[in-house]
Amino acid sequence: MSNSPSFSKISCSPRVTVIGAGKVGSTLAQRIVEKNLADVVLLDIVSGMPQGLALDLMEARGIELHNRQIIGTNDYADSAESDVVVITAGFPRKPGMTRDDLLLTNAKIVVEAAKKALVHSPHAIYIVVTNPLDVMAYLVWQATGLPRDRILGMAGVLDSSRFEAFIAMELGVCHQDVKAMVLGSHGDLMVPFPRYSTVNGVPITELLDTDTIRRLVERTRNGGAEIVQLMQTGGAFFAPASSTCIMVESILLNQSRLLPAAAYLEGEYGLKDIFIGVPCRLGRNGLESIVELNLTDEEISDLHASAQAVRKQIDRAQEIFAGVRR
Ligand SMILES: NC(=O)C1=CN([C@@H]2O[C@H](COP(=O)(O)OP(=O)(O)OC[C@H]3O[C@@H](n4cnc5c(N)ncnc54)[C@H](O)[C@@H]3O)[C@@H](O)[C@H]2O)C=CC1
Ligand SMILES: O=C([O-])CC(=O)C(=O)O
Repeated sequence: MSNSPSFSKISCSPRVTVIGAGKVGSTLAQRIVEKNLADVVLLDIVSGMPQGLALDLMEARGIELHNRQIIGTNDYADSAESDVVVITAGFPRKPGMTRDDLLLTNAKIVVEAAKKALVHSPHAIYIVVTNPLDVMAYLVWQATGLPRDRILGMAGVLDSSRFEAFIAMELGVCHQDVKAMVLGSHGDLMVPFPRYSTVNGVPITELLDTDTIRRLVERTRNGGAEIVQLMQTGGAFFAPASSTCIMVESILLNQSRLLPAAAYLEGEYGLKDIFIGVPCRLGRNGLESIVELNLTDEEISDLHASAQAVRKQIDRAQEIFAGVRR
């Protein structure tokens, strides 16, 4: 059932399917249409819910002044010929849980969603958002058999944006002047890079002392948990939706932006057969290239420690879901 059976690919308007119409998914749908980027298919397993959200968004079009269509549906056929498919379906964590605690519940949901979407959108770029992020992206890559340039995980943009927010708050500077970079896993061992984090080109290592930087790095690593703890039910969704939206935008508009995203590595940074956050250029074909930075021994060692934690969870998933083979 969908709220608009007449919605079809009659125009050359790009189409984005968002699977999971919960907090992140529905906010992302809103961001995409209000930025006038694409028509959106909002898909969820719960009957009536995505249809209601889509109707609500359609009723705001006259005020928000965009012409994008939004349909809500429970049927993957409605997602046909999407240019980008974003997977946000699955459970968020509760206070006291790690993201890895979601592995068992979310793996099946995400793999099934990716396989079903692929039937109808064989040429789409797939962006995974569901946690634990790096492992979910790997399972989607494994289960779909898609080449690595068509599968990305969203986390680095969010983690970097959090680091930027904390730096701007600490220094009392305009947040637009702050650019930061966080790579590695979307977990407790993510790797914020102070050396590559600047205020209008000035590295923060020249503006803040070591202890303060360490405190901001720690707050960034706990950024998701801090919000989960405050909200008690569910986690962050505004910044995650904005972060996903700029990845979608860079792809649809072929902007070739250099954004930190989880990508499948084939030897970059000395890592193989793993999804982890690295600087990626994103354009119309998805992952255009991975930029390899000249890291110090300490930075490389932090990145490898982060990768090792993801590897452990991938191995755990392989044992549990032995049937999910590429
Ligand atoms: N990568 C990142 O940086 C971030 C990841 N997340 C993750 O994104 C996921 C979604 O978070 P929220 O939107 O806050 O959760 P939510 O609970 O608000 O929404 C999840 C939605 O998925 C739907 N769903 C469940 N099974 C489904 C299936 N088989 N097919 C289609 N839809 C299905 C649910 O009905 C629900 O509407 C969580 O795993 C969360 O941890 C959230 C924020 C940031
Ligand atoms: O912390 C969570 O569970 C959700 C998430 O990944 C984030 O906000 O970074």
